[in-house]
Amino acid sequence: MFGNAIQRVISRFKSPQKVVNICFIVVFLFSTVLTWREAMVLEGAYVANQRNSLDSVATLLDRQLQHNIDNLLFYRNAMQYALQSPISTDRTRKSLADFDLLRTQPFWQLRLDMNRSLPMSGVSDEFVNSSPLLDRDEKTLHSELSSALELSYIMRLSDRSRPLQQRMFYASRSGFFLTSTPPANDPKIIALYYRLIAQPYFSSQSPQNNPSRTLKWTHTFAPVFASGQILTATVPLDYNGRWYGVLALDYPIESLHSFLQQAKYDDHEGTVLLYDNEFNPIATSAENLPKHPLFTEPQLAQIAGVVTAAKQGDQGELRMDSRFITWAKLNNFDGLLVKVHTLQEGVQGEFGRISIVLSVLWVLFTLMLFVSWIVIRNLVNNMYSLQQTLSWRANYDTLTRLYNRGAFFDIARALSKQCQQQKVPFSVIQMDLDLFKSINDRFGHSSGDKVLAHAAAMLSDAFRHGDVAGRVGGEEFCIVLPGTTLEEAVKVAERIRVRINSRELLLKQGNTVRISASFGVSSAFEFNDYDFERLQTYADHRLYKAKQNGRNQVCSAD
Ligand SMILES: Nc1nc2c(ncn2[C@@H]2O[C@H](COP(=O)(O)OP(=O)(O)OP(=O)(O)O)[C@@H](O)[C@H]2O)c(=O)[nH]1
Repeated sequence: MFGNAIQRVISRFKSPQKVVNICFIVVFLFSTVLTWREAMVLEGAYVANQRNSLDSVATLLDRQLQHNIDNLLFYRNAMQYALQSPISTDRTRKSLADFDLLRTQPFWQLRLDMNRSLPMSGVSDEFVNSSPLLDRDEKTLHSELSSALELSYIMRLSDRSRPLQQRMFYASRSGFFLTSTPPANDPKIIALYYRLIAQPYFSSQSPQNNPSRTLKWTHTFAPVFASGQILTATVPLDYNGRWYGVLALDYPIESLHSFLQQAKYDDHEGTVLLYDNEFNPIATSAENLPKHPLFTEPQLAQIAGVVTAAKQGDQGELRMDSRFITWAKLNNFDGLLVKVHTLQEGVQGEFGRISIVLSVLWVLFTLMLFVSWIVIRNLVNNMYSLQQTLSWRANYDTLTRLYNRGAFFDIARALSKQCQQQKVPFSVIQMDLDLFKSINDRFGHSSGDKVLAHAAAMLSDAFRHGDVAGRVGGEEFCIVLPGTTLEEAVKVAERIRVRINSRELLLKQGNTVRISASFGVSSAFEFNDYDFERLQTYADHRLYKAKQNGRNQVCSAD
């Protein structure tokens, strides 16, 4: 039943080639859609992988920064607490007395405890008075100094072995500083203090420049480091409406480089870059920062367009020429982590290899499909033409290209029945070539065949559309003429006779022959009989008569 349904569908398509083409197109579309779907799944996995890989670096970096910032805020709280209720011990009182003696010196250093505290380094009153940003407020000076001395104990505990963080310091507007990397007690103190207060991070923490009193990041030039650059996180120290100074953490670019390189070691693909808030590259997981900018101005504008609207901690991705860019906004840094994955890296990576295998499989499958399509199409073409030939041969005579006896009789019977039902005339012409045997004898069988084909062609040209002719014997032909009376059929027979006899036919070796044929005509009306076989017999009798009467004539009466 199912087979029949398929057969019916197939039979709607006249040519089997079309069925083959449609089948192959469907298979090709299916394979392409499946491959495309696989590619989509793969792409989704790739994007998630890239995001995860950058996310893990961002999380690690954020966690590290968070720890350091927490420390910074802890130190600020400690200072504020100490300012609120300063400790007064013999040691602090002695240190403050020392300060009062030293404060006019160009540089000085105070130390509460040689073993347990960091030295406090400072400059002269004169230096402080020379800068409008600095101020030695006598009312708060001693409490600030004793708070800073207290901080010098705690700051000593700051763990410099932790990743990223290099130096922690407190730079006071009162002309002194405390740093986790203390200098010697020499004139360099003046230059060091000057550098601290001259940096943008110091002035940027003034109440005018930072009214919200939040943590700020600055990316500045620092000749003491190999890269010449330093990233600084700063918080202002305020108490009772007075701005005392700045607590800061330094991150040399080298430490950020090595942090990202460590991340690169964990994830071999792509390059991770840290950008500041103005899209200047700060550090990279590659050996060095790229000599030429990785992005053109329009590309940077495109990234900025996407990233500026994003919130802290957000991440996303975009495609840029042949590169896949993943970005993440850090929670604890006013900048951007960017991962650049080039096409070449992608191809060499795991996903690239799977994609290549998938593409190769698709190409191979398509090639095989194409080859099998050609083979099967040729096969079907051959079978189809063989089938056509066989079915033609089953019905036609190959020499004359007229219906053969079997097919002709079937058609003639059907036509006679049809005419009987419609009560229309029906005539039969029986035709036989004259003295055909002698042509065979004189010129050979092939010449005889040529004469037969020629006579059939003359015959076909002479009757109307609707009449049917067939070869019913060796050199015998029969024509049925539906809707034709005896008189009209005689005229048709006469026309054929004249045509056949009108021309000489060239046979082999330059011999020509003029052939003729005899005709017998019968009609259903005259016998009141539509039986084809009987009508053909009547026509055959008349043909015989025509032969007896001297051939090359039409006989339509007994
Ligand atoms: N070349 C060729 N000859 C054929 C074919 N079929 C029949 N013949 C020959 O046609 C000849 C028919 O000869 P006859 O029946 O004696 O009739 P005729 O020579 O045409 O003489 P009349 O019919 O009396 O005019 C025979 O010699 C057959 O061998 C054919 O397909 N090709």
